[in-house]
Amino acid sequence: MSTGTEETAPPVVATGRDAVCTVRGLIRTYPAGSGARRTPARRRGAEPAAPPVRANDGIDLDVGRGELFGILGPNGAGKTTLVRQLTGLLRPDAGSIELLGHDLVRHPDRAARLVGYLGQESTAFDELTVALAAETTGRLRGMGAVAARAARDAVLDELDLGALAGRPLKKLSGGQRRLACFAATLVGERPVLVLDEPTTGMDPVARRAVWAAVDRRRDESGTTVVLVTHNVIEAETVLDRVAVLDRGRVIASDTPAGLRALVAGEVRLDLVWRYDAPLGLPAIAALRPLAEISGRRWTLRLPQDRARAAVAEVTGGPAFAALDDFTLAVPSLEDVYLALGGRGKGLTKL
Ligand SMILES: Nc1ncnc2c1ncn2[C@@H]1O[C@H](COP(=O)(O)OP(=O)(O)OP(=O)(O)O)[C@@H](O)[C@H]1O
Repeated sequence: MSTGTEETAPPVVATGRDAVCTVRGLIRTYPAGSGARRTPARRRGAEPAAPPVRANDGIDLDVGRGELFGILGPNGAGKTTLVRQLTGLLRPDAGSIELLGHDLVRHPDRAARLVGYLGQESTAFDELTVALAAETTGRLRGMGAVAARAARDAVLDELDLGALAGRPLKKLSGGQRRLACFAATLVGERPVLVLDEPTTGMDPVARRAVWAAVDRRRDESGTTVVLVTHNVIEAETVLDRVAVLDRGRVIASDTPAGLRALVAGEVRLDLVWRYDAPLGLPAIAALRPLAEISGRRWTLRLPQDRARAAVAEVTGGPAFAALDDFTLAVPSLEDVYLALGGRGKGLTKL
């Protein structure tokens, strides 16, 4: 696909090693009273202003060339704040960001030429049709009209969006709109893609199309991908490495397998009771202090031997009649997050 980006992208400066993105000591605080939900009443001082929020609190990251690098963390961990700085849309208070050899703190404008960014909310193109959104992105990225139309056709074809090409984005379902915005992000190929929860709301077919398109660009162009996600299963399947964020800090960074090895000796046992747990049974009462309780669900993270014994206790005796469901699973990145002391309720999006 001819994109014409070669004419518009700033030169890729050699970094001396295979790093595409190096972040050091990144700090970003939202000032007191800032945020979208600042009501007129609050502005008049009728309500106390919200305190300042340190959304990124000294973040270090190294993303290698061609990596699919994940940023995983619970709601409010600071993921979107981080990627908005990586894409030049938000200025850090302190710290450095080097992207393909460019200092993005001094030159945030350069990010637009290096990064294809799919944000969480993409409403800018809502009035446009799917085809026009893709073509307009190409034009905004400096492509000529012919090249932009060719790139549009190629990407709509690749993502099987031909049937929706003439529909305005605002009239599509959430998953369809997300796929259309992803398609537009790919036009005018950038060496780095930053995707903030790209597959939210998509059905499995669309999800597969997204990951196939990402893989193709990594294979053919060595594209580097930074992915923000809540989806632990997706993260474990697609990511090369992952940084786990909690309250604005990176609490771990490794391959998914390397992180899971931190809790390799454990298994997770989920018990769902029909009604109340049968606490009159001593074996069940003994498990209670070890369980994280959410309604009728008990989640236990136990050494393998202890988990085996617990399964025998709940399935072999009178407790079984009180049980609605149970599962035994190897640890996931969710368990790693909790074992590392993550203070959110977990990684699952609320
Ligand atoms: N514009 C803003 N003004 C004030 N506070 C903000 C603003 N944007 C984000 N925050 C706060 O900064 C913190 C980090 O928010 P951020 O959106 O970066 O988290 P996140 O990890 O992307 O969350 P989610 O997974 O829910 O999207 C949160 O406490 C949030 O409430």
